Amino acid sequence: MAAAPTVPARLNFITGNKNKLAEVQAILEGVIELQSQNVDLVEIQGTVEEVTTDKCRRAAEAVQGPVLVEDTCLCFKAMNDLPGPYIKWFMLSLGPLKLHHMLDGFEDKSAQAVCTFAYCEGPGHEPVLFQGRTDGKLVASRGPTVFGWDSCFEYNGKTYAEMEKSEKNKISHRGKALDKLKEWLASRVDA
Ligand SMILES: O=c1nc[nH]c2c1ncn2[C@H]1C[C@H](O)[C@@H](COP(=O)(O)OP(=O)(O)OP(=O)(O)O)O1
Ligand SMILES: [Mg+2]
Repeated sequence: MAAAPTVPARLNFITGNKNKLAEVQAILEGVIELQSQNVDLVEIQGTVEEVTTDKCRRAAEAVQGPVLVEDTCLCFKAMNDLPGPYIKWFMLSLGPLKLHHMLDGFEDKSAQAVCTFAYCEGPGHEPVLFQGRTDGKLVASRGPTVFGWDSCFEYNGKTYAEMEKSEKNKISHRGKALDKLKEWLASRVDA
């Protein structure tokens, strides 16, 4: 069996998204120290796992060291999980106020938010993935339009944007993925 990856005392989270970074910082507070770099990474087409694994390899190459990356998807059941990893481009062109029109022709408004983190100890090393999923539905924007599609994703009667940050982090795709990362980090201590 290959040796388990080593983890530095400070994780280098590579992202260009300040809102993501703020959530990850809040959730990992007291668990592990975080630093962050904004590196512009090419994102390939493929499954969520392929996109995230490739992003992680590119990030490790770019900084020549250990990295944490994350890729977020929004999947519509009526569209067989599209746009998935390509949600960013739909968000950029439609914006939060028009995003819900993507499902205008469909009865089924079910959506799933998927967050996949990947950790890699450096160039040439295999990334390890941690994924979290939250089921909800796509709705017309409600709440502040500060972070991506937060105001269009409803879970248990509230959009993410209508929740307190701490409330979102408890049930979110990102919170669940980071629960798995935390578990893995804790298991590494005794390894
Ligand atoms: O919790 C979230 N609540 C609402 N919107 C969100 C969330 N998390 C990501 N988003 C948005 C940002 C981007 O439009 C797309 C994911 O694309 P994604 O490539 O993962 O993010 P990004 O390019 O902004 O940052 P990064 O530099 O880490 O790749 O969904
Ligand atoms: Mg991106």
